[in-house]
Amino acid sequence: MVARVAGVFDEKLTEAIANSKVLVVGAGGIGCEILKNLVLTGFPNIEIIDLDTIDVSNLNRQFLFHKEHVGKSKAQVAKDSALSFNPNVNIVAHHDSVISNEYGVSYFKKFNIVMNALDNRVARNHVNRMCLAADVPLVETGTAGYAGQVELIKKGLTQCYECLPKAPQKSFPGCTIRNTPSEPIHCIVWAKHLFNQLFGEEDPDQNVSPDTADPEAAGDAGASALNAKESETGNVDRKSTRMWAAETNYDPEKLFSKLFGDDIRYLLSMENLWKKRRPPTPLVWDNLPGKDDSPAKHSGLPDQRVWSVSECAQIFATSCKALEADLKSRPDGDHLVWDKDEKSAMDFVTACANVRAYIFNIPLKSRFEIKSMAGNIIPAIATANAIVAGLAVLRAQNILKGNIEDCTSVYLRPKVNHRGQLFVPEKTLTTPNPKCFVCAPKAEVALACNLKQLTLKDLNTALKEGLNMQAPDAAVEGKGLVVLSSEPGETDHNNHKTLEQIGLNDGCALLVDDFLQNFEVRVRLQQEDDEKSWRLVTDMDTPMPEPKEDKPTNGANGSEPKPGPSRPKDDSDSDMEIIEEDEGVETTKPPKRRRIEVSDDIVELC
Ligand SMILES: Nc1ncnc2c1ncn2[C@@H]1O[C@H](COP(=O)(O)OP(=O)(O)OP(=O)(O)O)[C@@H](O)[C@H]1O
Ligand SMILES: [Zn+2]
Repeated sequence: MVARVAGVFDEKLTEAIANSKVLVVGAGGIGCEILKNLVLTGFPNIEIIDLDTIDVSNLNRQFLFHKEHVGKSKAQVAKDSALSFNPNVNIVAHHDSVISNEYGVSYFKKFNIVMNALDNRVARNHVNRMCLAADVPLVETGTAGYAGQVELIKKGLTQCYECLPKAPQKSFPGCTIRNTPSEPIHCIVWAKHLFNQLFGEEDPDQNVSPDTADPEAAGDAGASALNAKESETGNVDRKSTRMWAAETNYDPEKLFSKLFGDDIRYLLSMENLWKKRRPPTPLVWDNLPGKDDSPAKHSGLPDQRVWSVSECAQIFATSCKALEADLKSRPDGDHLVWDKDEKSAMDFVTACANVRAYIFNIPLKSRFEIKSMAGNIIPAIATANAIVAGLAVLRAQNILKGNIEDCTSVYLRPKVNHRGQLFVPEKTLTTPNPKCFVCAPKAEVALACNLKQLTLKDLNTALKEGLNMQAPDAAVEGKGLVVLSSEPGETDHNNHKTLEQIGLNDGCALLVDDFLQNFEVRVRLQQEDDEKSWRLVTDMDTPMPEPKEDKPTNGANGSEPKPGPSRPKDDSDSDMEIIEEDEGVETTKPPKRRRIEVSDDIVELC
């Protein structure tokens, strides 16, 4: 079974593989495939790190895992399954976050190659920095549906993972979704969560009830306004939405009155929320706007007409009943899976999102518009993962053979391009961005802020959130004066002081380093009186000289061409870029807010 047999690889490669040590980060869709390929190719020394345990939803594409493994460590089970293909391999499994202190630069230096099979930017950024610091080649992989990409990152030779600014990820605070929506997408995300609470897989992270822990509402959350009547109909906190709905036999009127009446009144009772916002308007089933109107004339497709609130309520009722029937027709414990192409599921989300939008004075949207926003899910495709993993291991072999210059980025196209190619390799390696604040020899960024308002604590947040640092220390350049220390207690007493109060002024340069990442950057303070918070300014937004290809690259999903230096790109007509779907990572120092994934939307819980 193992390919390490005479004649398969040339002698040089066979020997290089025999002497290699490889680290695989992530044992998910791509990681499992990489591990399987490595052991079948005869790589003798492999370490694998994954922080997660196996979920039922992984089984359809992560073939090293089976039903009996659900709940167990991904890294450990991946190791055990891979050993069954080739027991002669030495695999070390770590059930841990790669961001943990355990894996410092000296750990990374042990390896000839690191292979990333991650699903979030925070971890990717971290491994990128560790590999730059350890000067180990990193094979970075990713897929988005049928598309995929394999990219080599090597200090001084290629672009690093952070050489180009990334499009901001969609991210909404959980309290915005539950308490204070202000955009249609907030209502759509809420409606999809509601679908799951009522008919789908219940997820505590997708609670749709008013969030009493919202820091903005602090003090008076749910104080006085709830009366006995509301408690009878199902207090938001005491019962799960599903349980309560089942008890009412999914009575549309009762559901509607709770979700769009009682819960909204409960929110109104959190008075702090509405001091600077227009308060929501609770709705009453018997008296809905648009009830007596005849449908407005509409010339487009039926799905492009925006329903009135009254129509939404009708559609809510019919879709609720259809979904209830569907749920009841299934074996006990089974649930529905939201699907934009399933009529009742899509109707339900459109109706709920629009009713909620009306309540919060947000523009209503057509079913067509909501479908495109709500259905923007990028599925994980097993074949795409397998192909990318195969390409990654081929790249690893090339690196071991000493042919690193040949390891150009390779793109897996969702369909063959006009040249008949499914795999499109770059012609040359993409050179580092000299202005990159991570890998440039003199990495520098400016921090635009109001020094009279930004506190030391805010500076710490800016460094962590803006520069993806884990444990920043900052000292004034030239003076060596430490203004921010990652050691607990050392500078905490200054946390509430403004930067001005601690003696920092416009133009002052801070040398900021993160011992966990072996990463240092010069941060120049830039006074801006009008800046309410902070903003990082890098030269990376400045376009670099024209890249070799004649066409600009579009962002993911055909958005506008992105500014910035030559992003690795293929030469086909339609462009693709890997989209990260999740930022749900554990770090050694857990962030204050937990982020959860909602299909392609990221929700940040307060
Ligand atoms: N900081 C980290 N340290 C170690 N492993 C990580 C870290 N962050 C993410 N991972 C792992 O990377 C893997 C990525 O795999 P994949 O993209 O297939 O995600 P998944 O969680 O298995 O599947 P899905 O997200 O589609 O349900 C996951 O197993 C995840 O646990
Ligand atoms: Zn870089």
